[in-house]
Amino acid sequence: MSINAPRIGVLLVNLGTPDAPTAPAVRRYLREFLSDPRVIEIPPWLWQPILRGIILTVRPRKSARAYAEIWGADGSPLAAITRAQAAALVGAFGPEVMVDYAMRYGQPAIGARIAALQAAGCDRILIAPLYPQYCAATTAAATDAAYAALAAMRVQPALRVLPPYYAEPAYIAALKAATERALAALPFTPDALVASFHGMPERTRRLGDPYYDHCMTTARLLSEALGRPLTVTFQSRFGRARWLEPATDATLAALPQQGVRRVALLTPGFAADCLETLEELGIRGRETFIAAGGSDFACLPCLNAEAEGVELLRHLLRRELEGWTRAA
Ligand SMILES: C=CC1=C(C)c2cc3[nH]c(cc4nc(cc5[nH]c(cc1n2)c(C)c5CCC(=O)O)C(CCC(=O)O)=C4C)c(C)c3C=C
Ligand SMILES: [Fe+2]
Ligand SMILES: [Fe+2]
Repeated sequence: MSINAPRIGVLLVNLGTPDAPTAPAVRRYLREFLSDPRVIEIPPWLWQPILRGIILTVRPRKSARAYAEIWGADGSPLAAITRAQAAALVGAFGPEVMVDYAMRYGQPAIGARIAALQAAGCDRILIAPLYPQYCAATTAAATDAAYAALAAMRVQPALRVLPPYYAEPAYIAALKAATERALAALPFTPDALVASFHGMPERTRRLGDPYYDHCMTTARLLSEALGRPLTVTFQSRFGRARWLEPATDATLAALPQQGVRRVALLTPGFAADCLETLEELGIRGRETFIAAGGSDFACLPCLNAEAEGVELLRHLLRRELEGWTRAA
């Protein structure tokens, strides 16, 4: 590759996270996140007064306490793991391909990283939303931001988007390998495996969002690969509307009465551990299960930047780059 040859950029994108586990930082993050009409499908004239009047006065303090419980030396786990995933892929696709990461809400912003890749000579950019299951609130929100950044440019890079990979054999194989390895290391044998996906308002399913079906397909394929049943649940209900069911917390509270005293939780919908897996499940979920009479609880790690997670991303991205890379 000559020094001035056009390059290709790969931009890993995840949801985003606050800059610090403090109420002001969480408020900034939640204001941006919960003002996105892809996330809250209520007309802004009705939603914004509720958001600014109630939610942003109450929730940041509570959420900041939750973030403080999982914050690491290198910051928010979601940011640290996404950064590590990008770092592990540097050089994986040849010298002409640059790898970077961005967050849909908070920093580093998608528009800023696209501009940086372009400034570094990338005339083609592969956007990779790290959501295995398509959801308008996550996948489309990420690509909206990329398209909005391009809409402000005179000279645009060519764009590709990594499709959802909920049924990809390589994804199922990575989940199977990571799950079996984690189960073998547990000090107990679980009576049941629960696969907890992030929840969504039930209404979005009726409106045609494929998210629920993608989650069920992933769970079915993973269950077949593992050769054992999986109980599918949905976590993180927000607000008063009906969300996808069954709810993870209600299921954890009910399982001990059904004779399940040892449980392992899987979180195949999250590419990286984050508040939802480490705090909501790993801390609160455990409390719920033990208080209901359970004896042993484990929340298995996400694919993260471990060997299976990085190899999966390498495989998925390499395939998308084919035809673009001159020397792949
Ligand atoms: C109506 C609100 C929300 C929808 C819809 C929603 C969908 C959704 N979210 C994820 C993944 C993540 N969500 C995370 C945190 C989080 N989610 C919501 C609300 C909705 N999510 C809130 C308010 C928060 C912030 C924390 C809190 O105050 O509870 C995270 C973790 C971020 C982190 O910093 O670690 C992830 C990841 C998916 C996949 C999804 C739809 C499928
Ligand atoms: Fe969420
Ligand atoms: Fe949550």
